[in-house]
Amino acid sequence: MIDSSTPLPLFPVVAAALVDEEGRVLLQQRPGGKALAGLWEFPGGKLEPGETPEAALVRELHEELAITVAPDALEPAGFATEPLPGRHLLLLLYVIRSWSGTPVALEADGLTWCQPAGMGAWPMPPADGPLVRQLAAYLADNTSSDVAPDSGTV
Ligand SMILES: Nc1nc2c([nH]c(=O)n2[C@H]2C[C@H](O)[C@@H](COP(=O)(O)OP(=O)(O)OP(=O)(O)O)O2)c(=O)[nH]1
Repeated sequence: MIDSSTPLPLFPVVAAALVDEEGRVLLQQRPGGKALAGLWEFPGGKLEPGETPEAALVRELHEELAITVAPDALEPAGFATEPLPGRHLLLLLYVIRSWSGTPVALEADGLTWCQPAGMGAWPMPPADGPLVRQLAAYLADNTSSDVAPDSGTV
C-alpha cells in the first residue's frame, strides 16, 4: 500500500521564456489529445535519459519551434514544483533572448507573443502561475534599459 509519505519520482521538465526585442514572451498552445490540451505553456519538455537540462531545452526548441539556441544563451530564471498523478513535476524556466530562425509551431496548436504583465489572460497549467510571477520579477531586474551608463565618475 502506498501512503502519503511515499515519495513520488521526480519528473524534470525544462521550459523557455523566449523574449523578443519588445519584451514580449512566446507562449504555445498544447495540442488536442495531450494532457492539459488547449492550455498555453512555455515551449519545452521532458529530459531524455542522460540529458542535461540545457541540452534538453536546446533540443526541444529545435523540435517544437525550428529555432537554434546556443547553450550559453540560457539564463536560469525560476522553477516550480507540482504534484502530478504518480510523479512530481519539477519545472525549470530559462530566459532566452537570442536565437537563430523564426519560431514556427511544429507541435503546438498555436503561438502567441505577449507581455509578461498580460500573461494572466492566457489559461496556463497550474504549475505556471509561480513561474509567470518569477519571470516578471526576473525580467524587471535583468533587462538593460536604453539609457547609457553614467560616464561622469572617475
Ligand atoms: N513545456 C512545458 N511543460 C509544462 C509547462 N507547465 C506544465 O505543467 N508542464 C508540464 C506538462 C507536462 O506534464 C510536462 C511537459 O511534458 P511534455 O509536454 O514534453 O510531454 P507530454 O507528456 O505532454 O507529451 P509527450 O512528450 O509524452 O507526447 O510538463 C510549461 O509551461 N511548459
